[in-house]
Amino acid sequence: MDLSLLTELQATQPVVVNYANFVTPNFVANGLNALGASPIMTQEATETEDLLRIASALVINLGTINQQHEPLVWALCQSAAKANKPIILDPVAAGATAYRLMTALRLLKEFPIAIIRGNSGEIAALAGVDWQAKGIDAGEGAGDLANIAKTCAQKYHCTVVLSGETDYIATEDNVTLVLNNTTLLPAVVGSGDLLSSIIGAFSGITDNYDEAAQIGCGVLACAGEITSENVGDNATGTFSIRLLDTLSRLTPDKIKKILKTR
Ligand SMILES: Nc1ncnc2c1ncn2[C@@H]1O[C@H](COP(=O)(O)OP(=O)(O)OP(=O)(O)O)[C@@H](O)[C@H]1O
Ligand SMILES: Cc1ncsc1CCO
Ligand SMILES: [Mg+2]
Repeated sequence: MDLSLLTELQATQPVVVNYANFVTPNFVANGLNALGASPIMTQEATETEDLLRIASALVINLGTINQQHEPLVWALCQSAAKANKPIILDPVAAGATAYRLMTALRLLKEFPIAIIRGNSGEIAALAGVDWQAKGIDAGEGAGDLANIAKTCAQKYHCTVVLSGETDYIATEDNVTLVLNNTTLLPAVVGSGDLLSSIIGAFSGITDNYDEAAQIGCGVLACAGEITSENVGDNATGTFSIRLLDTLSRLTPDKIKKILKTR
């Protein structure tokens, strides 16, 4: 994992354009800001060219997409493709409804998506693997998670992050594992949304999307571990605020001390 990317991100403060869901935009914007990136959320289709000119990356989160917003999302992706900026797709609950799955599949077909980031239920749905998804949560299923992530990467020719207790970062021929974790992370609604946007921020400063996805997972998992040591059991609310403090004080050295990868 290339930890120098964190120093570079803090120095360059890449602009990350987010089509966010309406549940967690504040948490995502504060998380990106604490890390050192420069977030901007949008819902206006006529400004996408202007935004993608100054942006380093685009993150599309399908958490609360609807048909009325489709022209906006399509305009954002067109502008990103035209400006040669990476697009990160978070297919929230793609395993739960036909509309979400179809929307994710259409975007993957029409645009050069650089990285997909989802939980096991979402990535299994895109990979075409049988899985019992449960709303926005991962749900349950059999199957080797590394294989599911790799199958998805091969199917859509992009980098895939399957997050969970272990994060799997897959390219078409390689899978890296980030083993750091804390159960407080999945207890906070929006930690997955933040992970997708953090990965987006790193993809804006390197063309190596595998590396961008790896450091994105390493950053959030390690920041989660560091934060959890300073809060009590089940202190989900305190944790979500303190996580911002940790992100704003994070250094490559702090990550290096605790990072576990395979
Ligand atoms: N069981 C777990 N134990 C430890 N960490 C986990 C666990 N599940 C997820 N995580 C971590 O939580 C973060 C969010 O991942 P998760 O897979 O929960 O995303 P998500 O389901 O899309 O979340 P959300 O939709 O609530 O934003 C990641 O950093 C991941 O590593
Ligand atoms: C709870 C919820 N519903 C749609 S998006 C979202 C936030 C997690 O992605
Ligand atoms: Mg999610």
